Amino acid sequence: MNEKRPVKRCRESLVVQTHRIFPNQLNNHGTLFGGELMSMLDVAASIAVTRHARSQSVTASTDSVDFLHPIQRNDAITIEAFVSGVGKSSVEVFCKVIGENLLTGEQYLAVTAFLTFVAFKTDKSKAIVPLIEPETEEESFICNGYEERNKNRFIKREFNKQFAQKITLTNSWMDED
Ligand SMILES: CC(=O)SCCNC(=O)CCNC(=O)[C@H](O)C(C)(C)COP(=O)(O)OP(=O)(O)OC[C@H]1O[C@@H](n2cnc3c(N)ncnc32)[C@H](O)[C@@H]1OP(=O)(O)O
Repeated sequence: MNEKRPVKRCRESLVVQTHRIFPNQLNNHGTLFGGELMSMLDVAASIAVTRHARSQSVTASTDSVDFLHPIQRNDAITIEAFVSGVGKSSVEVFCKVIGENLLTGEQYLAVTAFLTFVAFKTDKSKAIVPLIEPETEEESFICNGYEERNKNRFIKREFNKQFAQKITLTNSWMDED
């Protein structure tokens, strides 16, 4: 028998995190290192998923990370992450990063990203997550693109499966006898 799935609003999963950028987080251009930001995004998105699904989850894919504007040393960044679409056990999270020059107050859109997680029950079987309901204009705009993004994810995943079949475990750095 099909159980009716609960519906949650985007804002119920919303995560807002503000960080100040320190010298040890910079790349050789003197701006925030992309890998640092990706780690922050994964953490913020994982909290959004857990708020939505109230279950364990793993990151299945980083679908897109678009670095739109470099983030300078001493600026602050605010990461906003919320669930932007769901399948059965999969949960897509949208992240936006707003940079802020703390001395002038100038703000800029630094990054947008989508990540997909898969939710699990405690017995390790896949969970069935609540549906998502947008409320604001921006949430609706983002959630309306879910079907298209999910279709593209499926195509990419099938391609990647074929690709992985051709990748060997041979290590060029291991000594041969
Ligand atoms: C928070 C962290 O740091 S976690 C650490 C990093 N992440 C990991 O180690 C995850 C390693 N990967 C895995 O465990 C597995 O490959 C999984 C869980 C991602 C997928 O497991 P599978 O058994 O292949 O998944 P299955 O085919 O049953 O699909 C389950 C769901 O996941 C989705 N899915 C599976 N792989 C992907 C992918 N690469 N990208 C996006 N969605 C995916 C499917 O579309 C499906 O969605 P649905 O339930 O909404 O229809």
